[in-house]
Amino acid sequence: MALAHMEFRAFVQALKDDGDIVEINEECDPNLEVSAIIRKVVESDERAPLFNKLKGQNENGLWRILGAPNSLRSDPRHRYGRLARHLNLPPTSSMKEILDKMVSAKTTPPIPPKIVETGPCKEFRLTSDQFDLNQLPSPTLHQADGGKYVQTYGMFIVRSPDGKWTNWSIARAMVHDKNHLVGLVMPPQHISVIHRMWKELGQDMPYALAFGVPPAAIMASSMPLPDGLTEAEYIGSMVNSPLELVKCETNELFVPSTSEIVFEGTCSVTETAREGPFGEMHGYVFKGDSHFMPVYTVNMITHRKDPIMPVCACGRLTDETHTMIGPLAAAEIGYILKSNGLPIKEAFSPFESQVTWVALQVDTDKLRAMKTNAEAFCRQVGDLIFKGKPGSTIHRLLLVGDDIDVYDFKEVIWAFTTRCRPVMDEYSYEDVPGFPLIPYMSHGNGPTNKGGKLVCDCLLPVEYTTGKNWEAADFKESFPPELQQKVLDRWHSYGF
Ligand SMILES: Cc1cc2c3c(c1C)C(C)(C)C[C@H]1C[C@@H](c4ccccc4)[C@]4(C(=O)NC(=O)N=C4N2C[C@H](O)[C@H](O)[C@H](O)COP(=O)(O)O)N31
Ligand SMILES: [K+]
Repeated sequence: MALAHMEFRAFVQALKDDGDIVEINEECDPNLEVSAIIRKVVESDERAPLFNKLKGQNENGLWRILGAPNSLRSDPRHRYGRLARHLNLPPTSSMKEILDKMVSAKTTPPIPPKIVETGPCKEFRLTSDQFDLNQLPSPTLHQADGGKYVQTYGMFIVRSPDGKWTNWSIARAMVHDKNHLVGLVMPPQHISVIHRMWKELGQDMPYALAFGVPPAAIMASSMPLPDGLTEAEYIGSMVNSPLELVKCETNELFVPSTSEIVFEGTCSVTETAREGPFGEMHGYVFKGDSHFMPVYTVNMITHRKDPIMPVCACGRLTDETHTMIGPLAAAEIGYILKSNGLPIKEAFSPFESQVTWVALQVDTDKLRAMKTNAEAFCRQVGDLIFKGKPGSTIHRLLLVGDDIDVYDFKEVIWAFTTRCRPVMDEYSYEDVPGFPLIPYMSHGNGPTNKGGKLVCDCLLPVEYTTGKNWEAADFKESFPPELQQKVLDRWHSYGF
């Protein structure tokens, strides 16, 4: 068996070996029952549910469902264990170690994928007259959703018309009819950029949608890597071995050979249909809130025996849209700031901000050496991030000092509420792209996709000039180290 980060089925086995899976063998209904269970799981950081028996499964087991594939574990020592298993890291890894791994391939040469003749994803082939997406166990995830969101954790594979750029990404899609999907294709996402290239050519965009891909691949699919970068070779470099890809049956694209399920087809550049509403990553379903989006034709399904469909039942904390979208954008944002010479040490998107904030830990020694001021520094950071794609989902950038651990929200919110004077220490951005999925944008008072962003300066003025001139009134900073040690050593003999 391959390693967990390189083959989805090995990943599921690794979760089983970790005791991180609950196998449900009694028949469950993909219409809401499956999602209700997943929702309860992700709202309590429970073990991931593997639904082995679903209403609508066909004679070759198409398909089972793994819920909560990349959500949190309740044991704080393994909090990010499922994310770590996606990257062949120890389950005790910190979020910093996980995100550092995701940016590690920026400084190593790409490793192109290896093309193989065939693979497990080719065990069964269904032509369009042999399947009905409404009969198969396509899940309804929220009762107010506009359709069955069969695609929430699969990987779209699309390629520029000149063949130079193959983009891998996650984008949602729901069943439109027996052989069609309709999916969210929105700027500035790369799937939308490439879709527009085909639209300008007047040709429908070939696509593949691979479910149950190598976990390392789905992580990169959820990361806003630079325009023009082909995820397959970035991932190869990240895991230091070529990914194995096999050619689609009905188009020139390539999919990971061990994918559980593959949909192949073309995405129309002219035909649209109502898409949504959908219980989205910020935790809301707005009844009847649908928009016209491109129609995907599913020409063929290929799959493994008894294949597993990963499903993200997204919404309120904490699911894959929080453990992946925000943190991976933060990793890219941190990398951009550092590579532009700014004194940023760490970047993270707190779950408690519903991943709409990124907290940036500033190296204040280097900041002081810049002899800059708050306004200039905040504008430098905001201009670099809010005018670019990786920052598109983020509406607040918080600058915090060296003493704040950005991976700990208690630290971040303490700095924000005590060091950032509302309005005066906040620098607004109204003339930049906004994120239309956030409710105060889509259903708020202002323009839905422009503005509403802030850089919040949570550094006190002294941190720009002479440095921290306070002690935190807490155990760690307000007592001599030897006294702290004495108290810790005697804690139990005191009687605690
Ligand atoms: C992990 C994950 C990422 C998601 C999504 C989801 C999950 C689980 C679901 C559950 C399906 C919910 C919606 C949420 C929704 C969404 C839409 C826009 C921005 C953020 C989220 C969207 C989506 O539907 N459309 C879209 O364009 N991008 C999404 N991302 C973010 C992208 O995968 C991410 O941005 C990547 O970087 C894309 O690659 P690219 O940079 O273009 O090469 N989905
Ligand atoms: K991507």
